[in-house]
Amino acid sequence: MSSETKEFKRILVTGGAGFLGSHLCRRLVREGHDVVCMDNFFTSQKTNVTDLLDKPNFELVRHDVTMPFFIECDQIYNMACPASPVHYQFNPVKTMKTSVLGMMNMLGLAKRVRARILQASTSEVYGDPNITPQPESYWGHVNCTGVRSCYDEGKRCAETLCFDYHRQNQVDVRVIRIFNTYGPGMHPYDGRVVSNFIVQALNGQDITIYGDGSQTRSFCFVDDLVDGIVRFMNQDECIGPVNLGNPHEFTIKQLAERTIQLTGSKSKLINEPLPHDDPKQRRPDITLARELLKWEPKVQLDEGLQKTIDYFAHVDMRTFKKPTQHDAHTNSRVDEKDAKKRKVAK
Ligand SMILES: O=c1ccn([C@@H]2O[C@H](COP(=O)(O)OP(=O)(O)O[C@H]3OC[C@@H](O)[C@H](O)[C@H]3O)[C@@H](O)[C@H]2O)c(=O)[nH]1
Repeated sequence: MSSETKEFKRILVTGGAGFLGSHLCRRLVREGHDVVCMDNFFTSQKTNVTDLLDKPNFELVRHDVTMPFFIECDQIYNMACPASPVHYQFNPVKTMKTSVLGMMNMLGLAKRVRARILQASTSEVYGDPNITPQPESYWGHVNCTGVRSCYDEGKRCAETLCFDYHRQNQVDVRVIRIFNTYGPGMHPYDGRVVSNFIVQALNGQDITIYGDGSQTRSFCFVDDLVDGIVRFMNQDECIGPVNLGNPHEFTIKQLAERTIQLTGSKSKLINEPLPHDDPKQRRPDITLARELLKWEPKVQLDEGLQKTIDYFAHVDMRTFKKPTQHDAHTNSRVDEKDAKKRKVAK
């Protein structure tokens, strides 16, 4: 038993069938906790947790976090929200509701049953940052009227709710800011860069670099991230926010080249338009996580990419449905036409 698991708890994981949620459920079930996984299966599927369905300490509930939900529990991990730009921009009003109403419902539940609640916030609260790396003390550079705002501002509002419930009602909150994460278990139609590039490379399709590929991201392997999440939930010193991510920064072009090399693919690199408000650089300052949690990402990009490539090489694409048409991020062009037509101030 790991040191953070001194007693078995009943734990609710919202978005528990999603990419991060399912890895987290697996870890908590393995540690012996009684895990209730709640999901509406918009961008996830039941098959993500098939291996857990026959475990006596795992329960799967189809439910949308925007609707109230009541259960006795000791801890809540609020992981529910589409996280890929093509999916969260598909129905932006619903995305905002998921972050805001979902957070209110879960904080209300935490208050009522006196559970500790962890919010999965995001590096997107920093927007298109003008300092690098980004420490938790940075207030961000976020557009509140753009196509990404439904996610960025929804997550910012969810953080505000956490801190207000804490100040006003003494709810025991924890807030983490998750930077780009990847690994086995990603949906092949996720639409984010790592899964897109690997699936394209394995299928010999063109690798779609948005813009010139000079924008940067720092990619954290999922096992490292889940370890950081559980450590943070189970410490009493700090409620957050705390950044969790791998501080090694790469350009998107470098990621494409690494993927080609590791897959041995003959795919060509092609350039497509850069989506609106796409952050130019992103890299976490993880000083706080290092000191507080004695945590450090262990898996570096080549090793993590290889594991993810091995996973994608064996997935049966017939068992996955495409959650959306993956074209929502191109609506910046509609946005521009609208701006001309209706004189939306830029
Ligand atoms: O096929 C693709 C997909 C994406 N990209 C680019 O790759 C970069 C990363 O894009 P992704 O869609 O993977 O993710 P983003 O970094 O834009 O957003 C993510 O940020 C952190 C999280 O909270 C969320 O998971 C998500 O919003 C962007 O610059 C994007 O334009 C490509 O060049 N080609």
